[in-house]
Amino acid sequence: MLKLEEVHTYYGNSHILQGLSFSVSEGKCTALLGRNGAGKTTTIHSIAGLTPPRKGKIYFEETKIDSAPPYRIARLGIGLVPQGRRIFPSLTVKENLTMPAREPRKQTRDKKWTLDEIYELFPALKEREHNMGNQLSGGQQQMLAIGRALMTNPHFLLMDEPSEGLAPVIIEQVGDIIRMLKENGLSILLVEQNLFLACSVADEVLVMNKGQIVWQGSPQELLANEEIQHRYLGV
Ligand SMILES: Nc1ncnc2c1ncn2[C@@H]1O[C@H](COP(=O)(O)OP(=O)(O)OP(=O)(O)O)[C@@H](O)[C@H]1O
Repeated sequence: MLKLEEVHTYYGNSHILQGLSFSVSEGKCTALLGRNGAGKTTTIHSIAGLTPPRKGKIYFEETKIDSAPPYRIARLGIGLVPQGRRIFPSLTVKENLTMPAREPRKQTRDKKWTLDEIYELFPALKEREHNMGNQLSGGQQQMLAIGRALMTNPHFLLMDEPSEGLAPVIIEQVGDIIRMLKENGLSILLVEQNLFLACSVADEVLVMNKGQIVWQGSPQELLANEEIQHRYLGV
């Protein structure tokens, strides 16, 4: 469904993604793990068109997207839950949700998300619908960031460290949401620092180091492999 072939991405002269190749299957959650600075966010940004690759190819379904602008990539059905939530602080909760709203693609069997359904999924957002984005707790902001991405009715979701800075009980809720989205048929690429969250939701795990995939396997294989955990994840 999503395929990266020998992707090279730079910031100025810094060569960050160094021939990155992997693919994500339809209806699966694939977790991308690695230490700080391994290039995980750069991978997400390369796919979303925010930091386009200088070399290599990215395909979403049949479409080549490596030189497409971000708005077109979003319209193809790729949603983004960015690192650090990036909630609009001076818009209300409701405005944060309705501003990016978009109908699903034509001829899709995907679930259609509406404002009411987002409120049903996250009752705390309904209670605070007239509050400003910056009046929410970290957990509520994360729910808002997920809800905002769902309002674009994506076919594929990029999630960048959704557990960052959250309390364990909220991280468990994030895990439940990811599992529910997967059951609804959404395909997900999940960047995480939290090995246990990633392994509890993913079908497949990719480990990244210095801009390349250095290990690939099932969550069970990774949890049993202390050497890989130690070498690339600092566990
Ligand atoms: N805008 C930028 N300009 C220059 N270098 C950058 C920029 N953003 C990231 N980098 C560098 O690119 C490398 C990869 O960063 P990236 O954010 O993709 O890593 P990451 O694996 O997501 O780590 P983290 O968990 O810390 O976000 C790092 O060395 C970082 O310092």
